[in-house]
Amino acid sequence: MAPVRFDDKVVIVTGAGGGLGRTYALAFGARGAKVVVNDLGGDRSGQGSSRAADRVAYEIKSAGGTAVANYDTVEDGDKIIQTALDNFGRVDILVNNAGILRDKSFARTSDTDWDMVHRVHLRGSFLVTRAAFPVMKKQNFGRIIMTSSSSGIYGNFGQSNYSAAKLGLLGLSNTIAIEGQKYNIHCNTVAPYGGTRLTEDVMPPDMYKELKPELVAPLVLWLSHEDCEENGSLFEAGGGWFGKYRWERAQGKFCRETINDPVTPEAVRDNWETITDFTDAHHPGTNHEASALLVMGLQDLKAAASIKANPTSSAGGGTAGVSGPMSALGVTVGPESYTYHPKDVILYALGVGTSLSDEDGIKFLYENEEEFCALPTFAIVPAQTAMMGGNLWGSMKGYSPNLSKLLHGEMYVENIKPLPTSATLSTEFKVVDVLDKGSGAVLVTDSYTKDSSGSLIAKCQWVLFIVGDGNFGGPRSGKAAVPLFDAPTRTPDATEEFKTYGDQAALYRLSGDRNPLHIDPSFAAMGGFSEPILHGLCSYGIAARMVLKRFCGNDVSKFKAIKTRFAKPVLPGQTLVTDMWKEGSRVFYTCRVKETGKDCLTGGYVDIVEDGTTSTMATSPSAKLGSAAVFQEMGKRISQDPDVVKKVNAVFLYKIMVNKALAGQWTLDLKTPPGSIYEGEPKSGVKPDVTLTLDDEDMVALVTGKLNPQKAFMSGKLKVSGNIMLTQKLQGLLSPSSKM
Ligand SMILES: CCCCCCC[C@@H](O)CC(=O)SCCNC(=O)CCNC(=O)[C@H](O)C(C)(C)COP(=O)(O)OP(=O)(O)OC[C@H]1O[C@@H](n2cnc3c(N)ncnc32)[C@H](O)[C@@H]1OP(=O)(O)O
Repeated sequence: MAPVRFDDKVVIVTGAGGGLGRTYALAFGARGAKVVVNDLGGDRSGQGSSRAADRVAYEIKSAGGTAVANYDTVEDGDKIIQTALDNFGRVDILVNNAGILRDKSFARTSDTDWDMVHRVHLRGSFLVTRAAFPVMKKQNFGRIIMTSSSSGIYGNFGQSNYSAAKLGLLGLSNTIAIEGQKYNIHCNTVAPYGGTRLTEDVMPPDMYKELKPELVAPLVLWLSHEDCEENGSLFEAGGGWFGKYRWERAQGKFCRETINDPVTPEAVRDNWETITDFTDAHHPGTNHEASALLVMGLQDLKAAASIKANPTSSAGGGTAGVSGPMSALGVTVGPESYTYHPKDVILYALGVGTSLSDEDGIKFLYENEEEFCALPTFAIVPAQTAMMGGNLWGSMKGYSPNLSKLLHGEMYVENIKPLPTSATLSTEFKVVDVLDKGSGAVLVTDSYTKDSSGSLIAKCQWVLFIVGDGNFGGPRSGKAAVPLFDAPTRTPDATEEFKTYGDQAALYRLSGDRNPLHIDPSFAAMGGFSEPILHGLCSYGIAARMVLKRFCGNDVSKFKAIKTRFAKPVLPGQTLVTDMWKEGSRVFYTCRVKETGKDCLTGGYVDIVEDGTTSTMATSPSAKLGSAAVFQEMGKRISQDPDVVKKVNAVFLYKIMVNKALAGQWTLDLKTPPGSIYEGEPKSGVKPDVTLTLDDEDMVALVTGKLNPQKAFMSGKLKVSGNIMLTQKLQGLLSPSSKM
């Protein structure tokens, strides 16, 4: 590794006439820096004057280095910076080291003692740094060191003024670090134990000898180097030992049960043990991290208030008496309504990368265009926005997922009716399965979005993966999730590339998913990500656009349903490559990140409506059922095999197969298409839905003619429930006495 050098760098060290400052200046000078040696020349209480800075500058020059002395007070920070600019043309590194002592016991500390110490340490560091900051900003480089003290961190008898100023410097440094980050200006704080004139009579003599300033300087030099990424940190240093600090915060406790309850001193007293217990303590690194945990807790209190106010409400649902992920099973939310306008439709299209330069791009981006319409995947927006308003998480009584660890696992969208470009739609959510994947908990959540007349517009399924919440003893697999299918192994029929841009997530989030995981670096860090990641649904929408373009001619009415698994996170700015294979009315696709070569969307497919045909929907979840080809074969048998048609009404069987299956329940929509077994419109007030329950394998047997539907019905394998009149009619069709 190359030695740590500062060639061509300009360093200012304040208070460099002696002690630590002098050591820093000499060390920088010896390693190639041009040094401004600042010192007022006073004694340790700030009195008198000497030519100490000249002597240090001379020492540096004698050793072959470059230095200039400066005698301005740190309160004239701009003059010190000007000295650097006049002599060397820039300022790269600033070490705020100047300090004085005015020790007195607290009761005897005078205004002057207080003010003098603050003026030199805190105000002085502020003034020199403020003058340096714009110069560093322009250079897009800067390293700043603040000098704190163990007296500030822990307190020290007789040093109330000094302690306060020294810890004030840490706060100053923390904020400069945040504001400077984007300009590559780093600010760190060092609390040195140095055997200097400031400490010589407050330390035992044998220790004083060991705490040589030279043994602190290496840390200051490394923190000042361009290769050092550290920013906003505090270190103690002494005798060649260096250690970083962090904040530790107890898990703590809310001393109220709901957001509406008062908090009393008695509650604080009674919970003192928990409030002060450091078991499983947090170590928040930023204000965001600290407040994010608080906000999550407050959301829980809010949810607790609504459950308390309305204990019989269906919201919350859940498995009674169970805690952890399993308690989410059965939780329902909604209906929650969401009103949107053409602006929202356009914003979503922009969020998933639609451009006016795309073929037909204008019809998704301009409300006055004759064919203006919503992208098919826009169906997720009303659902998700309503869900977030409906507070799914808050409705779970015994489980509170950490949102920074919640990843979108899989997604299914089925468009039942064309999506309006403006509407008020309402959505209901239900957690239909909870799985224990070891490395995480999986919540399978269905949503149903309806228009104001109650007509179903879209069905979605959201599979959520909560990293780290596994091993709770739940089942590993279930039947509720819409299945994934492997893409064919042959060469893709089409491939499309799309480069996301750095602000893709910032734009996409305006369509409803404001999860800070996608924009806030500190929140992303809590989830274990080095930077905010792109919304899974953004990559999904981009891939869907590719299929829409290549296989539907950008005609949204041909795009029926879409499923995928989010296999790897994507970072804004990465390029998505979508490979597509068409087999029958299904387009299989996978998506990979070009820069890493890793698949990010897997097992995906889009069911399309081909000219003159009805679409096929995703069918039952079961790997045992094999590939999509099996389902296509089943479709053919239904339409071609007269025996099957004879055994049971063709539409009945066809609808069993094509309607989406969830949790082994097959919904038969008797309204469409015309010519179904239910002839004519349902009577007013009569629900048109009937539910058929059938095992996956029996379903295949039934559809392929191996299982007699009447026998299946009589033996109880096939169950019919729902609207009484329609159920009876179906039962009639299935009973042995019926004429088919
Ligand atoms: C209701 C509306 C709410 C909307 C909320 C929206 C929240 C959004 O803001 C959040 C986002 O958009 S996050 C961005 C998109 N998602 C991602 O980037 C996740 C990418 N996937 C991963 O990192 C891993 O697959 C990972 C981490 C998920 C799993 O990786 P591993 O732990 O290594 O798992 P692995 O060993 O591969 O497999 C273990 C078992 O888990 C199953 N599995 C894997 N990936 C899955 C996934 N993505 N979804 C569901 N299940 C998944 C595996 O099949 C395996 O189970 P089994 O052994 O039973 O087969």
